Amino acid sequence: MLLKDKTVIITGASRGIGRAAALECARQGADVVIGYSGSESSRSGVDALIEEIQSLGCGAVAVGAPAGDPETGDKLVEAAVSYFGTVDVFVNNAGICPFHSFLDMPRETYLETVNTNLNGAFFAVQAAANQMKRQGRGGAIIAVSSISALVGGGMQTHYTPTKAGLLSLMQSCAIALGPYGIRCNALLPGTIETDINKEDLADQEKRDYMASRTPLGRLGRPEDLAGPIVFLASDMAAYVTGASLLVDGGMYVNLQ
Ligand SMILES: NC(=O)C1=CN([C@@H]2O[C@H](COP(=O)(O)OP(=O)(O)OC[C@H]3O[C@@H](n4cnc5c(N)ncnc54)[C@H](OP(=O)(O)O)[C@@H]3O)[C@@H](O)[C@H]2O)C=CC1
Ligand SMILES: C[C@H](O)[C@@H]1OC(=O)[C@H](O)[C@@H]1O
Repeated sequence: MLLKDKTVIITGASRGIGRAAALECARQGADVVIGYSGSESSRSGVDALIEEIQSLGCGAVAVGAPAGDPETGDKLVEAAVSYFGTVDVFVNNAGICPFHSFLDMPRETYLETVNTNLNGAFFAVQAAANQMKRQGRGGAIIAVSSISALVGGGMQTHYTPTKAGLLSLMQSCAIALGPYGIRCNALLPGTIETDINKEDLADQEKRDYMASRTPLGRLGRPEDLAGPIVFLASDMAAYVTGASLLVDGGMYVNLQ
């Protein structure tokens, strides 16, 4: 039980990587605050996740609020403190990637992507860190960045800068928050099959190409990220801060 009696907040936990991480955190003994957009279509999945976490003997509560709203981090922290008493781990995972070409990128698409993926993350990390500082016993912050922080994507010119921004945010926060014992790390997934890329990977040729670039021979699954997130959240990583952990089946290093 690597996270026994800890409280973990995970944004974007209704589906995909966040959901798998929430379940693994509960298996490891944590109470979980589930962040999601608040959309009605996600609510039944959130309710099912709460039940699953409770059946593991842990607490779960959901907060539906837009990731890009600067107040959302405060709401997540308030829920954690009022239901479970503390915030020990904050995982910033919520994100969108509406694939689009660069030259005709609608301004709204760019602005919504940066607001959801990066601006909201800044304020949420700040809210979680202030709570951890008040508690006085450190904590762990993890930003779900991407392999796309390190390499480009022609249909992702609005998205990759947000992922590089999250990586940079964790590096700077590691310095700013180290004196309080708060560790800050970035997780860099490769291509993981979730709703975010369902349409993109529906193109069989693209899908085969992405899999063929991966030395481990397959695309990632949400569960592939859960263990690395728990590791970074846990005391097993007590001396790990300012780090970035690629979890991509080897895709990044595969030049030839
Ligand atoms: N899948 C991949 O290949 C990779 C993903 N990543 C990153 O991992 C993270 C999770 O992605 P993934 O699991 O694949 O995606 P999914 O689309 O499966 O899940 C996205 C999650 O983010 C939440 N979310 C989306 N928009 C908002 C919003 N405006 N406000 C609050 N919550 C929101 C969704 O909540 P709701 O259900 O309410 O919409 C959902 O819980 C993202 O940051 C993504 O960039 C990084 C590298 C690769
Ligand atoms: C959504 C994409 O398939 C996914 O997002 C990322 O961050 C990865 O780089 C993949 O391109």
